[in-house]
Amino acid sequence: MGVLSEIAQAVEEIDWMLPTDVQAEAIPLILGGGDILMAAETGSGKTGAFCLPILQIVWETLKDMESGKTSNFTKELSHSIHWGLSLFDRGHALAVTPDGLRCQSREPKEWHGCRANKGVQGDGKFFFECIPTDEGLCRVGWSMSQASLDLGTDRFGYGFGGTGKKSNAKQFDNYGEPFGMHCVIGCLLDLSNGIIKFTKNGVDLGVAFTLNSQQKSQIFFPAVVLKNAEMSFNFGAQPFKYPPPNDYIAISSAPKEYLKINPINSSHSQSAGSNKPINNAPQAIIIEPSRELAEQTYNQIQKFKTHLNNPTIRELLVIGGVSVKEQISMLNLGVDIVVGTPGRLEDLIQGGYMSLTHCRFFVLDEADGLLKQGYTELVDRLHRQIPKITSDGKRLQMIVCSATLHSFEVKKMAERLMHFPTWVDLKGEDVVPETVHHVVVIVDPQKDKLWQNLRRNIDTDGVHSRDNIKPGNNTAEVLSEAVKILKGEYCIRAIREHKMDRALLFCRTKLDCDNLERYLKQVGGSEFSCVCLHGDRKPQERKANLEKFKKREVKFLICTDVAARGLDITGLPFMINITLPDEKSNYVHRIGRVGRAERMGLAISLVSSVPEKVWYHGEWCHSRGRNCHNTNLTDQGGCCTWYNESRYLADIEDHLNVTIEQVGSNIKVPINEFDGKVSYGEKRATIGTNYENHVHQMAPIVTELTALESKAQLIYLNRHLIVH
Ligand SMILES: Nc1ncnc2c1ncn2[C@@H]1O[C@H](COP(=O)(O)OP(=O)(O)OP(=O)(O)O)[C@@H](O)[C@H]1O
Repeated sequence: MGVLSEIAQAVEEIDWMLPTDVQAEAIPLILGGGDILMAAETGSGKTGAFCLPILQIVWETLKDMESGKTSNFTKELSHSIHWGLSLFDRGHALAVTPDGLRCQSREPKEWHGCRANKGVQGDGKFFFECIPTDEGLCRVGWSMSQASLDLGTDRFGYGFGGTGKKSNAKQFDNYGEPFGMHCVIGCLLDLSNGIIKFTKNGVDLGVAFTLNSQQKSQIFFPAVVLKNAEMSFNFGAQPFKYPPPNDYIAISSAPKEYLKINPINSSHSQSAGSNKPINNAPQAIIIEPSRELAEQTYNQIQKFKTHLNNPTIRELLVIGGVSVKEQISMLNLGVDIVVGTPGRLEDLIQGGYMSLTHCRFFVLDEADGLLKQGYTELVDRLHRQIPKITSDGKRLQMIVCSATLHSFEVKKMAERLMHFPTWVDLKGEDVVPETVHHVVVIVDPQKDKLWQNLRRNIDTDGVHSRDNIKPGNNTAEVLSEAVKILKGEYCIRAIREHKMDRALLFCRTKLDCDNLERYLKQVGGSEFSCVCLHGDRKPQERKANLEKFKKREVKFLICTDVAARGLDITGLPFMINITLPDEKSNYVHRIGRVGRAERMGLAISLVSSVPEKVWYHGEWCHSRGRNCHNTNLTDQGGCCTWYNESRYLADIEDHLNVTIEQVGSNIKVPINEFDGKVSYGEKRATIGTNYENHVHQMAPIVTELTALESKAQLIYLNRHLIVH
């Protein structure tokens, strides 16, 4: 795993002998300080891939703090010894070298700018030099603290661009001449006379801007803005290539009385410079889309840190539905890693109970799910509040992962918030793991008339309570109701056919879950022992039900999409989609609850051949579904819609680029390389045989290699002997 031996020991104790592919790729990248987009199939060990390196770095940082070690960066900041570009007052896609003398932005479409860590105010004539060290677009000059970082686009900034234009307040006028890579640009500020001008390779380009007395009295900072370019600076620490006219001095020699520290620099450096832990300021924030998942990640962290002592890492679970008071008092006692759901996390941050000053890891697990749940703005808001450079001079690292990361929203977010992120993406598209055998059963009420003469059937959701749905009327409503009844029967048939004694059953709505729970209990008692997990159940019940299922006290867990993502139930062999999700990525997540950690799993989806009318309570529904009986369609202001599962199936197949195998209504899964050769819930037993084949295949190649090797050695020896 490439991690500290204390962490490796804990990993070994839970029987992880080798890193999974995604862990092997991601752990070194995270340890190396990169922003990571981690796309890997369900059950491939993504949680460990980010928790292990984060634990290591958090622990090492705590250790450094404890031993009083401060980095050069911190010392530099607190003493503010030299002039440089500010590491804080800069655009998020602009990188600055630790010495502050070179910057780079590789963003091809946007401008990203930066100001120096110090400025001047008052009187005097000041000079600095800069050189574009790359192709690309750039503008340099002077800006006041109110100016936007996009130099020259408001009235507080004065720039000179490579295209030979000067700019202020968005007005771009011809000035001097164009410049490019290797040209030496001098930036001159004459506060005595209110003049800004520039030189190119020592040639004075004339007055660019004149300042009125009010402008003259402001603080001016050296500033730059780049688009896919790089630039180096000399504020006077080195001899200038083209020394300025006599009366100008290097800005780094500005007399103390005229010198001003960039406020953005210093406000951060006060907290950063001290580099002391603050109790309620964690180093890592991990956001999860559901309480269950947050708890699961939290539990993993606890296991991984078993042997990490002196200092101990303090982790905290911050989820809704439990006492906030306790969370606040834990925060006050001190936390290093926080795992939580978005709502409660934001409450604590905006309420001032959790500080972001020391956060150096911002992790979005199941990122596409978070964004689809509408948390884009929340994520942006939190990201804005986290300092981009930490107390010990390390950049904020953002880690984003999911089995379905290939979505437009995620890519947009990555462009907006992440800093040259590396994709750890083993397949390049959303895929279903080879360990998941997924099949579809078409539920066709026109062919299968079983629904017409059942003695007992599942309670349906009541969307047709006001329709005439007597069998015999071959209307869409009758068929829709028939589908609901048939699905109850097919679910039981699937369970019996595959002798399922452990399975997740996914329904579309909370009501469908409750109805199925009641029906299974009616039909089977202990044969179909089951519990529910959905948003209407109390937090304690949700937790207890999941525990019961994990401990095998009940056979079936009936759930909505709250349980679609991330839940890791060791060796779960089966899952059934009573209804397909309308969101194609959720299909991948739901079926990914089986076939995890190399064990095999069977996923059966019941898909209606006809449209089914279902509840759809949007924001227009005052009670959001509670006691709502408005069976009108949504376009008539109601809360029902026609659900077209065949279309969703086509969408899923299209997205995954596969045709999902269909099985008959008897739900017998034909024997193929999956069935018959594997036991669902167990690891594939055929690995040994493959290995034998592998040896057999490799043998001639190895023989050839051996011959070549000995030939090469002989050639070497011959030459050696000839030379001597
Ligand atoms: N290196 C390893 N060796 C053995 N087992 C592992 C290893 N890494 C992870 N696992 C196990 O694999 C299972 C799946 O891991 P995890 O929950 O992190 O998957 P995931 O990639 O996050 O899946 P999902 O996309 O569904 O959230 C867990 O039970 C975990 O304990």
